Amino acid sequence: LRSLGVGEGAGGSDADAAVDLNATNFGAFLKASPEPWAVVEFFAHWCPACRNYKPHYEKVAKLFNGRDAAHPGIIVMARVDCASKIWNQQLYVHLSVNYGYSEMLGGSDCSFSLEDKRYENESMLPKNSSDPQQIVQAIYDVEEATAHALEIILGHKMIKPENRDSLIRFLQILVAHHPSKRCRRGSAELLINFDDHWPSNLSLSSQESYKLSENVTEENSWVCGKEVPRGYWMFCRGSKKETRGFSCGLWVLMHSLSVQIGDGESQSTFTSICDFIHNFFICEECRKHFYEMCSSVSVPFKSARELSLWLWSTHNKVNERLKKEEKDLGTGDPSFPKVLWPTNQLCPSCYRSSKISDGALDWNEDEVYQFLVNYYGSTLVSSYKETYMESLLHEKKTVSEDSLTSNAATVPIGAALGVAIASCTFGALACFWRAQQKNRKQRKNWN
Ligand SMILES: Cc1cc2nc3c(=O)[nH]c(=O)nc-3n(C[C@H](O)[C@H](O)[C@H](O)COP(=O)(O)OP(=O)(O)OC[C@H]3O[C@@H](n4cnc5c(N)ncnc54)[C@H](O)[C@@H]3O)c2cc1C
Repeated sequence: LRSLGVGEGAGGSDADAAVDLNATNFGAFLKASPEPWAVVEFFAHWCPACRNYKPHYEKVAKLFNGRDAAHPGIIVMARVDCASKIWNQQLYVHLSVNYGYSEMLGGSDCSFSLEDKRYENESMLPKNSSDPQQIVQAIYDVEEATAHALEIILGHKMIKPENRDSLIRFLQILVAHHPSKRCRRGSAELLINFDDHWPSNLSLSSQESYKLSENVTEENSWVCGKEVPRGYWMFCRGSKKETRGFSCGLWVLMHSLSVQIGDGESQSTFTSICDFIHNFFICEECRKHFYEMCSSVSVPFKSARELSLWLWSTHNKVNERLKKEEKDLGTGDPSFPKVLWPTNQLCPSCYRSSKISDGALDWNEDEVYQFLVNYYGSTLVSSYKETYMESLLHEKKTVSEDSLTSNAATVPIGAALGVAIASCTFGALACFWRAQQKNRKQRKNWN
């Protein structure tokens, strides 16, 4: 955290004029600040749009903060990383006091501390992004992204009468189609108890409903089980701390859902995904752009193919836009430049011709769909049987997985719960893997 030298004028260094605040110093700092006005930016460090916005905010901050400020003493420019551990400290403390946080996290041999370092060794980055097998590792990222999304929703108390149905519909899709069995089970449990915690009864005062949701935050934030690795993105690991991670995991989750659904669910899945992002993705710019693209769809989807291809081309539109932005602002991950996807190396048959006509690539959409189904369907899902962790361990333990190809729209929530049996083996493997990571000096990053 940068010095909060109030008397010296906020913002000592040129490079970092905005003051970083968190839950512990927020009130005290603003109260003590001599400036009559304050502008506070609330951002998430993993949010690429926020990263792109940072240099602009810094420029304005330098006008008001710091020794060389053109207009000192009027406005203090500050910011809060809503996704930081410190900001979430109250929740963390609550968990530790009431539930024994380290026990919840790890089970027997694992220990975790706030000083854990994320493993930022280049050699741990996905080695060859043109290798289709890389996606095998993404199962953990999808689990982590799911858990993280729920953690944000609960931590930020985002469930409101007007958006609870949207979350219910998204959870129903997760129960039926999430590639990870333990996330399906956790989503089902959450759904079963949903009404108790967030009643639809609108006559409840906001204080009453706040109290109800207080009681459930801890138990429900483990939507994929408490052993899910946190902060160790594998497929989505960036070469810099702030890049990739959660937003990458969320994309992979959505693509994997789009190839699992049945044709009859395509329109409702589309609506659920759009509503979920609109209501619960805390990257405002991303949300806004995605909503515009959702709103521009005029004809209802009739098949899984249509939905998968829409999501694929929408993601490519985002890639195209960000490619330019990241180049202009230098905010991208140098090891993972944005590309139109899949690249020729990943899927040569997806291209009718590598030439661009009228500014657009000539895709063979049948081949693209087939590729998406294999990549986000079979390959990603099969990783539960042939896991990366298992290959690390050289063990042939197989986590028995019920058929994922079944049309889960026909699986009622109760039945989904019934078939979902806790997989301790997987938890132990996750634990082992974490321990290995720790030995390699990594930093645990919750976000
Ligand atoms: C819904 C949504 C909207 C977003 N909107 C914005 C925005 O407006 N502005 C902004 O700055 N950031 C936005 N982001 C974040 C941004 O898209 C990236 O997630 C982030 O920059 C990290 O990029 P990445 O390199 O990890 O790859 P990502 O773009 O996150 O992709 C993850 C992985 O998906 C695969 N992939 C790539 N393209 C496709 C495709 N077309 N189809 C299928 N799979 C693909 C690749 O294997 C890639 O590694 C958004 C994210 C989401 C989930």
